Amino acid sequence: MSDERQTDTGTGIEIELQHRRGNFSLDVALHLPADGVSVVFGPSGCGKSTLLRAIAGLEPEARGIVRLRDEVWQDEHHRLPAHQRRGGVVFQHAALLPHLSVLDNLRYGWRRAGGTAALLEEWIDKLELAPLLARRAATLSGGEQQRVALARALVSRPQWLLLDEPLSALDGARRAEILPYLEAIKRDAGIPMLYVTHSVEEVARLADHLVLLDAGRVTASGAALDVLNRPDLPLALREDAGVVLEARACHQDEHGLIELDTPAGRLHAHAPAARVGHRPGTPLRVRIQARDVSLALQAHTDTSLLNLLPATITALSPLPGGQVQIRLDAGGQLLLARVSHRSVERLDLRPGLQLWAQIKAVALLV
Ligand SMILES: Nc1ncnc2c1ncn2[C@@H]1O[C@H](COP(=O)(O)OP(=O)(O)OP(=O)(O)O)[C@@H](O)[C@H]1O
Repeated sequence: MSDERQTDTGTGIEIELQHRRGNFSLDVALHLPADGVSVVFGPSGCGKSTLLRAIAGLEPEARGIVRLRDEVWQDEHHRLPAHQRRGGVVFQHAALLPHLSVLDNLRYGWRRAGGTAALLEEWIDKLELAPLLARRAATLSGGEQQRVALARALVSRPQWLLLDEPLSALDGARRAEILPYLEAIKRDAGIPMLYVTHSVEEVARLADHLVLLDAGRVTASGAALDVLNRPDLPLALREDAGVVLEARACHQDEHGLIELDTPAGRLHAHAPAARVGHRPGTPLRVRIQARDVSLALQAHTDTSLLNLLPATITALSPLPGGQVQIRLDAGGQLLLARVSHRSVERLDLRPGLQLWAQIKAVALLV
């Protein structure tokens, strides 16, 4: 089920696109909010990039409607070519002009779009590009190139930022470094973003609205936390199934351990070194994977586990391979735990049982 009917089509983004290529066909109808980050998530080959490219006007054969508020990029009567659609596109590889300096790369799109000096300075500052400005683009690392590509898209004054797996060419550490910049863009750019990924981590951190795509069709579309936490969707059966909680930073110690206020109670999590310095009150998201949650009938204080939440079992579902997924209510917040069938028998786990959910702080990254 989707929430598409609940979205205000007068002010939102409307997409109806059909595209056939060999055995693959894309057929989607979506209403997206005209602000925040809409993430398109799905397995390899499901058509995420094709959808983004069709929106950007890069798939000339794609038919249908692309309308951003009252701006029509494409409908049954006319079709703007890609260069007239004001979408700032960032792909997996930055595609900078390699022989030009970073500053000249930024100026390239900025000049054509009639951007102000303040806009250029704003994104140089927010994406921390000042030390790189004189470097030739070809000499930058992959992560630096993507930061420049993001800034270049932003200073071209797009109406919509279209990001096609911008982190997927980077290793885990580089991805963790760039995610906070994407969060800053989400917070400060004031333009809607369409973000294509197959990373649950990126969905959890960035998505306001989430679209699940499978074999060229939309299987779910709605508020991100609702879709992420729905038990009937394939996300709940993945090895890395979990829930995402909205949290607020309270206090952070000098080792990076951070206390979070969440609907499930006070939690401790780790912030990687690059992010040490979350100010109290900063809104954050924390993802708790089912396999990182263990269950105890009593509140043990003699373990290294820092997170102990009172919870009630609401449902048990057997999984392939002798595991059981357990749904918990912790202060009104859904949590998932994954335990072995033997533990279910030994502890007589059943709906209605009150117990303790234990979560290692080092398993939670914010
Ligand atoms: N240039 C092309 N010519 C023919 N078929 C293509 C071409 N590009 C993509 N396809 C096919 O179209 C389908 C959708 O591809 P697309 O790249 O949109 O998927 P995706 O969800 O973005 O995948 P990934 O996560 O691996 O990037 C796939 O079956 C793919 O093999």
